Order: sequence, then structure tokens, then C-alpha cells
Amino acid sequence: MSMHDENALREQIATLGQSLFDRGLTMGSSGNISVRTGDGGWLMTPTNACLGRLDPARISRLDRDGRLLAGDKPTKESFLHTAMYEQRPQSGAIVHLHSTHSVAVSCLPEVDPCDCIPPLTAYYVMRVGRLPLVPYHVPGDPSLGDAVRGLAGQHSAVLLANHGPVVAGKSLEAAVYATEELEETARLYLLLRGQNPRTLTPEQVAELEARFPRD
Ligand SMILES: O=C(O)[C@@H](O)C(=O)COP(=O)(O)O
Ligand SMILES: [Zn+2]
Repeated sequence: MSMHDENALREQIATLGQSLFDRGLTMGSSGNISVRTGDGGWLMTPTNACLGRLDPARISRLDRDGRLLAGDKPTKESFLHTAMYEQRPQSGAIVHLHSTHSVAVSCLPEVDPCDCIPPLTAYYVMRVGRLPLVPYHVPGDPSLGDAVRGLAGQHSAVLLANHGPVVAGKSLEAAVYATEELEETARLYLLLRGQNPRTLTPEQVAELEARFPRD
């Protein structure tokens, strides 16, 4: 990857991080973002950094073995990100947020751990699909990577119990869009809770999946 391309990616991470933060999709220094680089390594947001105020030059650059090459110490969730990439060669970026409604769903005792949010809308099916719950782990614990590894091959998004969503996309833009859609659908799900909403039928979901395959 040329220096020019790397710098453009650094700028894009900072711009989209600020956009997510400014719209209240993650707070304080929560959340992290990574993007795969052309040489098999990654750019990752530094640990304890606010996504709303990222300095592109300080974003961590890791090689294919996860060693830090440049920038600040990476997110403590680097294991989680690399575990997900390992299972998803088609994914170019990952976003993890503490977006309020998604976190709320991750705390509900009644959610189906194989599929936390029902197919309420077509766009949710197109962007996210089936969303499994990953049992609670201490943030940054390498065991979280192992837990995600078993699910990431089949799912581009997972929900960490009592923590938040982790969403992969072909590009950073795609991962951000899917994370936004997940958050809005979590909000709808909470709004409709107890009202027995009509969801899409399995046939409607299958049709969407055939016409709009996800990455
Ligand atoms: O919840 C956590 O502690 C992490 O998952 C997180 O969101 C922020 O950690 P860093 O990326 O290490 O700042
Ligand atoms: Zn987190």
C-alpha cells in the first residue's frame, strides 16, 4: 500500500470516527475501528482514544502478525478484530461501538442468543442479517477473540453481551453503514417490545438474501 493510500485511510478512519461520535453512537473513549491494509496488516484506533478526536498520524499500524509498526498502542480489542478478519477474508474493516440501543439489547435476558434482533425491516436484513450474542467476556481479554472466531465465518456482525456490537464490512464505509443500521433496528426493537410486531417472514428474508447478498 502506498503512503498516499495509507494516509487516505487514516483520514477516513478519523472522519468517520468523528461522525459516529458526534451523533452519539459511542461515548467517551469507547469503541474502536480497524481497516485492513494491502500488505495483510491493519490500521487500528489507539487504545483510550476518543473516536471523535482521532489524530490520523497516531493511528496504530500493525503488521500481519499483529506487531505494532507505527503510531500509538492499539486498541485492547486488537485480538477481537484480528480474530474476526481471520474468519472473514472478504472483510476490509471492522467497527465496534457502545451504541446505546444495541448495548441495551445485549443486556436483555430474553434475546435469542442465535439471533438477537428479529428481521423487522428489509434494510436490516440487507446490511446485518442474523446477529448472534457472544457470551460476556472482560473487554480486551484474548478469550473474546476465541469466542468470536467461532461465529465470524457465518456472521458479519456479532453482539457482545453487556458490551456492544462488532460489525465487519467490505470497506470502512460499509461497516459504518451496517453499524448504524444495527443501532437503529435495536432502537425499533426496543420501541416495539411487548407489542408483538409483525416481522418479515422467512420467505421474505430468503428473497432479500438472494437479491442482496451480504459480504
Ligand atoms: O469496552 C472496552 O473497554 C473496549 O471494547 C472499548 O470499546 C474501548 O477500548 P480501547 O479501544 O482499548 O480504547
Ligand atoms: Zn467496547
